[in-house]
Amino acid sequence: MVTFASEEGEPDVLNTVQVAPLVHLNRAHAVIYSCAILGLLYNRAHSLLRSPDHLSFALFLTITVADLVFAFMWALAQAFRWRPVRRQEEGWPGLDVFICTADPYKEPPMSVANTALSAMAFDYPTDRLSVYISDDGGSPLTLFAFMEAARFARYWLPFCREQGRVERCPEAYFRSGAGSGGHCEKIKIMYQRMKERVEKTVERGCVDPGCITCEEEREIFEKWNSGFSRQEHPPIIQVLADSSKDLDISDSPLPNLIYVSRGKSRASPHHFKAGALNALIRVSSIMTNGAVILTLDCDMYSNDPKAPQRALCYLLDSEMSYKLAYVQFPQRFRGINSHDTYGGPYYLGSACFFSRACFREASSPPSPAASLSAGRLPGDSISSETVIGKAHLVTGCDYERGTSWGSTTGIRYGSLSEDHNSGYHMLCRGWESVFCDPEPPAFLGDVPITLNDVLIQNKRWSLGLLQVGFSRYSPVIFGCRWAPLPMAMCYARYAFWPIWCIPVSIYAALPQVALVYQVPLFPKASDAWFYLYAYLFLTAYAQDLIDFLGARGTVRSWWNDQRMWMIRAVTSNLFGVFQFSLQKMGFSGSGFNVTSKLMDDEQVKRYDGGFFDFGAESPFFVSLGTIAVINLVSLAVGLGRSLSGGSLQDMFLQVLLSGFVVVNCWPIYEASVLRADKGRMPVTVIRSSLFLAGVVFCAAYFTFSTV
Ligand SMILES: O=c1ccn([C@@H]2O[C@H](COP(=O)(O)OP(=O)(O)O[C@H]3O[C@H](CO)[C@@H](O)[C@H](O)[C@H]3O)[C@@H](O)[C@H]2O)c(=O)[nH]1
Ligand SMILES: [Mn+2]
Repeated sequence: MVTFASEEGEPDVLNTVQVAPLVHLNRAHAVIYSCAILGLLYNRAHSLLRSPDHLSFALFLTITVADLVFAFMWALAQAFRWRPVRRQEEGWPGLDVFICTADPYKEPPMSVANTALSAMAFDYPTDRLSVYISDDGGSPLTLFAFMEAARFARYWLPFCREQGRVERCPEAYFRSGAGSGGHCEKIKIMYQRMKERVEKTVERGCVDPGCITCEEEREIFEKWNSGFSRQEHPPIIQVLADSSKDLDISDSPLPNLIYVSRGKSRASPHHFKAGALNALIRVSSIMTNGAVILTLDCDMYSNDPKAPQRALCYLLDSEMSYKLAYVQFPQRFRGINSHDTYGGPYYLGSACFFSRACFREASSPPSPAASLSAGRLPGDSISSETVIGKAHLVTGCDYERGTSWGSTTGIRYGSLSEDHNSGYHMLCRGWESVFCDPEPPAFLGDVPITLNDVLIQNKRWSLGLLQVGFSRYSPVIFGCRWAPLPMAMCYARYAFWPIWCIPVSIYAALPQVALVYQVPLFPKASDAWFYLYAYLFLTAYAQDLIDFLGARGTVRSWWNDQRMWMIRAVTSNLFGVFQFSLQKMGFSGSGFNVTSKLMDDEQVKRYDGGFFDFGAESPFFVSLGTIAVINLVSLAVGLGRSLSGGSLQDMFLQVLLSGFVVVNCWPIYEASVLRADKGRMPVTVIRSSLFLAGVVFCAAYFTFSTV
């Protein structure tokens, strides 16, 4: 039998056994009835013994035999009545889908609604499926988009079932040009009208009273009164579709759709996405308590309606389900340009199916479960006042104060890379996980398409990972002790990933500057040691290339990837390490900068053309520009001096290194000098880079001239 542990600590079985309600009456009746039978037999025996003649004895004997057989059969029948049960197969564990959004202007509500619609259209029994949306932006615009989505879902879900296509995200469906015919046209027009209404509303910045269809909706929007701000507001929870009563146009129940904007206050930390997920874990445990939880970022959508079934293949496997915390699908991205200019991210944190059990307090696979909170009572609907009341309670801004949420319960706090951190801690407690990578991809997401956005995202990861690496639970100490060693090493490699910046930054400037002053830092070309250096460099690069090609990459995308590795090292990683140090010294805080999901047409064109987008006055670019200038100058001056002074042999590796960096920096020179589009390097950035490079050469002059 397959079981899931539920909130009350009892297994939430996939089949239920119910003892018939009349069982006690049956049993009482059996006792009385058997007494009556005994009485009857006594009476018969009495009659037999006192029968006056043979005939009546024979008659009584016969009837007594009949009665005995009756009694015997009756007695046997009691086995059927003693504990009659009614069994029912649940078949499907409840699935609660969590979608996070945080800002209606960086994360367009229409695309968040698309994510939700694609999940509502999973091939999954709709009465076992619930979609929760966490709105950290606390925005009526997002709620409005979801009200529209709930209405559209009534048409969309039957349409998807009928068409049987894998694209269930309306935007992706219509973009792919799929479907034809009058019915399809009608749905498409309906979708476009909804999109227009939502986008107009976002543009206007407030919900037009004309778009509100009933008194109930008006009341909801009144919650956004003058005292309401994004940082300071009470929780808002709204059931937009209730599968126990809302039907689609083909009379099938809709999945539950629930909007949650947790309470916020400047006085209590809200822990960003990790806090949002924990609030959803609590609300859902009260409302639907699904044994399986899927977390999705708002910039991802389902590309395979059978993804939940794939996950269940693992989560329901009796061999592993008791120790399995989650099944992670890869984050695959649509719209990555053909050469993957920015080295598409590898990171997880979305598209992950969890077993609810792993979020329980200090949970580990063999430990008896402590309870999270009481679930909903059987007859209560999710929109009932008691349920909504409880849900408000657990999403209040102070609810977590003094509890274990974020430390031993739920998603872990303390790192901006909450996914890396939480997965790592589950592993240390003995949970296991599975990576599921079907083809075609089960989920598709968006990537940032400007270099600055990529680097901002990277810097956040750098900070978040260092917060894990240098915590008292560091994978190199705590992890090596509590997790399998190879796993601890993998997590450590990620946790310390930002310190690439140390060697790369040194190699990006020091040998070059030394070249200018003709100070050799490597063995000369005729030296035997030279071959050791060449071997180390070449094989490291070759291995990387082979790994890359093995993972479906091309030579060109590998080249871009190694370039991005250098770029990240001297920008986002470096700035991340710097900010982390300031933080440790108490000079700086950290926040979760939501990655922008807006796509300006021109930016898309530049990105698709494979051009770097430098169109922002970003400090990252100053750092890059400085390196680019240093290398170009060093190569020119250094090579000249080496040739004229006859020291090329001595300086060979340094010349080669500057040359290699210069080749990698080509897009930077191009963007600074040759380009005229909006993605060119801003003049202020060029000026600052030249100035900083000048400072470096001055410092070098004073250092090397004393050598
Ligand atoms: O205060 C916040 C901040 C963010 N989010 C949500 O978190 C998700 C991820 O944010 P995004 O800006 O898209 O970050 P990415 O850099 O794209 O996210 C990657 O990195 C994060 C960790 O840094 C992981 O959580 C993500 O799953 C992973 O895709 C989005 O749905 C946001 O709406 C919140 O709910 N509340
Ligand atoms: Mn994202």
